[in-house]
Amino acid sequence: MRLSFVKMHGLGNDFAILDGRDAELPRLSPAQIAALADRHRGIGFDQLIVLSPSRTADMAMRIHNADGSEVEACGNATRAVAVLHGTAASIETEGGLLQARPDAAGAEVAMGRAQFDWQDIPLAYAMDTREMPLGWEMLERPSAASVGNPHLIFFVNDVDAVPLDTLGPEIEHDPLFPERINVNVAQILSRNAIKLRVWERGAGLTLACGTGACATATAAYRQGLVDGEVTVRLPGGTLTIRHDAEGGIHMAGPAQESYRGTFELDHFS
Ligand SMILES: N[C@H](CCC[C@H](N)C(=O)O)C(=O)O
Repeated sequence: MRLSFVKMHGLGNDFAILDGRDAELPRLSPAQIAALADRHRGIGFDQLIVLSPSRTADMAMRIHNADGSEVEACGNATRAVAVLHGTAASIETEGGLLQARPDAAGAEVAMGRAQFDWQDIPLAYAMDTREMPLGWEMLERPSAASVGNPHLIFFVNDVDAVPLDTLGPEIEHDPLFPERINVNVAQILSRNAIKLRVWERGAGLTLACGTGACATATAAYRQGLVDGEVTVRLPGGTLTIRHDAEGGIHMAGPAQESYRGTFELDHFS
């Protein structure tokens, strides 16, 4: 079966989007998704996004990491879908109902409120997620937050000095995290600016992570380290994260189409 896709990215965090809103798509297996994610033998992407009709929103969005795992949220992809859709849209995800709106620079997404309770991250046992009594070599005393998906946030003096390519997978797969976790290392530059690098669950080092930027900004705001609106500087570019009076998180930043293509599904197993 030949399928069409739209290749998009948000600050270099890249996606293949299958649009099943008008025509039902076959269900792809984790192995097929991982094969399609291969940057030499497949399309190559950090996440696969599958759109479908929704009874409760303008559309439903399912998110699959490059390793084939299905997850609850993807901030950069949500902006890309808003740009693709072309007008404001409500989007049903496993992580909750999102409101997205394209704008001149890309899109803005209302991500809802973060959750901080240990069971909502989730963690394997009870712990205060504000400053956790944990350490992995130079990384210690992280915060944890869920913005639909789980994030661990370390505040450090120099993000570029952290060997995230080795510590990231070690932390991601720690038994403390029953559903694994995204690993963020953040440097507070000022009350309105954060520098961030992310090891993504199921995808590895990415050029940007929208939910990581949201989780990091809200963890820093919760600790009084930054004001309610911050710019988050990722390797791929900058996002603006704003908290509203109810604690809702709003993320704004670019998203754009790279190209469109097709592939023969039977070639991927
Ligand atoms: N790796 C994430 C999903 C993609 C998140 C990221 N690409 C974003 O923009 O939020 C997870 O397993 O929860």
